[in-house]
Amino acid sequence: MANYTHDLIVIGAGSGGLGAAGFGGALGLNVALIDKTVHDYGGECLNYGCVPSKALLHVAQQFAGARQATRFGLEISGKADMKAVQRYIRERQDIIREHESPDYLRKTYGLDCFIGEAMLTGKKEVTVNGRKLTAPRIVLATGSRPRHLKVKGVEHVKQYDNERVFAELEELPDRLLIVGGGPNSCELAQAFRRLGSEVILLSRSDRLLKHDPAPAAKLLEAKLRAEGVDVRLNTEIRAFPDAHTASLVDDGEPVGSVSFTHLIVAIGRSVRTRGLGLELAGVHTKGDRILTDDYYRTSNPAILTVGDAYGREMFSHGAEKHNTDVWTNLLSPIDKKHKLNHFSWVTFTDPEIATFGLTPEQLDRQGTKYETVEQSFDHDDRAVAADYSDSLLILYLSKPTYGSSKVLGGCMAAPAAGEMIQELHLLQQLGLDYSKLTNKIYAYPVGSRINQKPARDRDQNRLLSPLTKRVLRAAYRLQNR
Ligand SMILES: Cc1cc2nc3c(=O)[nH]c(=O)nc-3n(C[C@H](O)[C@H](O)[C@H](O)COP(=O)(O)OP(=O)(O)OC[C@H]3O[C@@H](n4cnc5c(N)ncnc54)[C@H](O)[C@@H]3O)c2cc1C
Ligand SMILES: NC(=O)c1ccc[n+]([C@@H]2O[C@H](COP(=O)([O-])OP(=O)(O)OC[C@H]3O[C@@H](n4cnc5c(N)ncnc54)[C@H](O)[C@@H]3O)[C@@H](O)[C@H]2O)c1
Repeated sequence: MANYTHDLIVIGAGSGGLGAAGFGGALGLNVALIDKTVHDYGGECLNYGCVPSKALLHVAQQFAGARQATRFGLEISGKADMKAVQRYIRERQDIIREHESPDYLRKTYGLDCFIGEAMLTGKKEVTVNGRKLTAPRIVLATGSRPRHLKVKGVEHVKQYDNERVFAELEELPDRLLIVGGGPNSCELAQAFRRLGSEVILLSRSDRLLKHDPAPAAKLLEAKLRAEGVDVRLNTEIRAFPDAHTASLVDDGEPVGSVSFTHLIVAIGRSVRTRGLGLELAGVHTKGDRILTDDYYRTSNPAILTVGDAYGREMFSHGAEKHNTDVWTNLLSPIDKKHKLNHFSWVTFTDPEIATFGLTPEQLDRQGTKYETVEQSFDHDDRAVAADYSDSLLILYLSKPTYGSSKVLGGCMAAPAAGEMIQELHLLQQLGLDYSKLTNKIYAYPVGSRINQKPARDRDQNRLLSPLTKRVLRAAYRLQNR
C-alpha cells in the first residue's frame, strides 16, 4: 500500500462500478470510485436503462388494464401525458438515486468518491481532475454506449437512443418508428403503443429476441401485433429522404417507405473504448471491444473489466456476476473462470420472456443430451381465470437416469414469468432433480403451479403403467379387505 494512493481504483459508478467498489469498501479497503458527474452515479441502469424503462412499462401497464376494462363497462378516452409519465419515472429514479449517490457511498462504504472524467495515465495510474491516483488493481466499469444508424440522410433526423428517450422526450410521439428487435425495442414498442402512439417496429432479423427461444419470441410478436404494433422483420432502413420518412429494404430490395414523427434507435451497444487512455496503460482493443480473457483481465493484468465493459452479457445482473467472480479472484490464489451456466434474463414486456440456465446452443456445444418439454397454459386454472392461457413454458431436461431428470434450462413466456421461473432456476443452479417439484403443494391457484405440471405428468405416466397399476390394485385389495 505504501507506494499507492489507494488499494483499488474503480472507474465508472454504474452497476459494475458500484458493486466492485462497494465490496472493497465493505472490507475496509481504501477504494477510489470515479464517475463523470454526480448524476452519472448509478450509471445506465438507473439513469437511462433498467429503472426508467421498467417505470415506463409500469405506467403503460395501467393504460392496458384500463383498456381491457372497457369490456366490462369502463369508459375511457385520451392518451398519456408524456410530461406526467416522465415526472413519475424521475420520481422513482430519485428514490433509488439516494442509495447510489457519492455522499451515501462515502458515508456507508467509506469510498473515496471522485467527480470528474478519469483517464488511465500509466499501468497502475489514473488521472482525475489533474490528480494522480495509483493502485495495484484498477477496475474499468466504464460501460457501453448506444449504437446509431449511419445511413444516407440520417443527419437530418433526430435519433432518440435510450438516453435521449429518458432525458429529452417530453411529448408522446404520434407515429413512432423503432429500429431494432432486441429487448430494448420490444419493451419500448409495447410501452409507447399502450400509452397511445402509433408504433412501427422494424428489425433486420427474421424474428424478435434472437437470444430467446423462437416459440417464446413468436408469442410476444403476436401480442405486439394484436395490440396494434406494426412489426416489420427482415427490414432495414436504406436512407432518410427527409426528416420524417425512411425508405426501407428487405434483403437489399426496396420495399417502400414509412413516415414517422419520432425515431427511436435500439440496435445494440458498443463498449466504451475512447477517451479512457487505454493505450497509455497497455490495454489493447479490437474494434469496439476491450480485449479481455476469461478471468476479466485486460492485456494489462493489473487492469480488470466488469459490466458492459467486459463486452459479454450486458445486463445489470451480468455486472453483479462479474463482480462476484472478480472479487473471488482478487481474494484467492485460484482464479475463477467466467462461465455462463447459471445465468438468466428477462424482457419485461407483456408477456414477459424469461430465459434461464443453459440454452440449446450451450447444451449442443458441450455435447449434453437433453429433451425439450413444451408446456402450454391451456388447462392451467389461473391462466384461464386471468386470461393468459396463450402462454408457454419450455424446459430442457437431462435424459432420465433411473427415472430422474435434471432441469438444465428453459424459458417462460407469460405475465410475471420473470418471477415464476425462479424456483426452476434454483433447481438448475443447485443441480437438483426436477421431480423435487412433484410433491410440492402449491397454494391454489398460484401461476407457478405450471412449473410442476410436466413433472407430475411424467411421474404419473411412470407410476400408472399397466404393471404398476396391477400391483397397486392388488396392494389396495390386500390392505382393505
Ligand atoms: C433501455 C435499457 C434497458 C435495460 N434494462 C435492463 C434490465 O431490465 N435488466 C438488466 O439487467 N439490464 C438492463 N439493461 C442493461 C443494463 O442497463 C446495463 O447492462 C448496465 O447498466 C451496465 O452497467 P455498467 O456499470 O457496466 O455500465 P454503466 O451503467 O454504463 O456505467 C458506466 C459508467 O462509467 C462512467 N464512465 C465512463 N467513462 C468514464 C470516465 N472516463 N471517467 C469517469 N467515468 C466514466 C459513465 O459515466 C457511467 O456512469 C438495460 C439497458 C438499456 C439500454
Ligand atoms: N430487460 C432487459 O434485461 C433489457 C432491456 C433492454 C436492454 N437490455 C440490454 O441492453 C443492451 C441493448 O439492447 P438492444 O435491444 O438495443 O440490443 P440487442 O443487441 O439485444 O438487439 C439489437 C437488435 O437490433 C437489430 N438491428 C441491429 N442493427 C439494425 C439495423 N441497422 N436495422 C434494423 N435492425 C437492426 C438486431 O437484429 C437486433 O434484433 C442489450 O445487451 C440488452 O440485453 C436489457
